[in-house]
Amino acid sequence: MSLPKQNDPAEAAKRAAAQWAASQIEDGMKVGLGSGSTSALVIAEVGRRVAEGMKITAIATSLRSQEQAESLKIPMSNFGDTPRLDVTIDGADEVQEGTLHLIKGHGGALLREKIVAMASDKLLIAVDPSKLVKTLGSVFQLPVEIVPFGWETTYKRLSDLGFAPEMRMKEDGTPYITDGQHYIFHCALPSERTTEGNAEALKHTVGVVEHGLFLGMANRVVIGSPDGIQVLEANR
Ligand SMILES: O=C(CO)[C@H](O)[C@H](O)COP(=O)(O)O
Repeated sequence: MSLPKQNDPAEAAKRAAAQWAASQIEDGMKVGLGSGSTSALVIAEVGRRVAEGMKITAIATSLRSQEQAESLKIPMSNFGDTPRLDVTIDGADEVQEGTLHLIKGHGGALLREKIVAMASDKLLIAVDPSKLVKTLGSVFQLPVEIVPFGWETTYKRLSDLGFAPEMRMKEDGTPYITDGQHYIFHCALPSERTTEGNAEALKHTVGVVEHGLFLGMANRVVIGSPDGIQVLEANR
């Protein structure tokens, strides 16, 4: 993951959010490390604090984040040795104002991100202001992770349910493969169902491994800007 440029306002916003999020980690904590460019900034800051003597144990949400954390000598664990985490810090593609429901997964890591978030006492999301939306799906399509075997039949079922799936492709024209060796479909969110209804319909579709709707999971969202940060707290 290349780290953002220093003098770009959007990147300054990510950096401010990432710095504050990383500052919430305390000595002795067990920490989930997210994926994407904002999380890469968080991991860099966590690495700096570990080099200064902070003692933590971490689990990463992607192979890329794992590699970055290892390169910074952040002590890494697994769910056999560390079944619960105090906090996970991650990015998001969309954050719904008010509910703090999320769309995640445009970095291709939604499955591990959800597994790590579910094993965490708190989920802290770090974003720049462009990620705030009134309606989920208004900027980004929803990533949905799919078993490659029989994907054509899963595609048909999701089409029939109104999700208008599109296979995520790599630049070389072959399907994108996740860390878990699955495909990703980018899906629309049909407005005839509620967000919760769409999440349920996806979960009950055979061949779907997981979807990128993170509903009721974020405890706090920190929004960075070049001038500072704003923290939104969930009512739960
Ligand atoms: O969900 C994710 C990866 O699967 C990322 O957190 C999300 O895509 C945000 O990335 P970025 O911080 O680069 O905007």
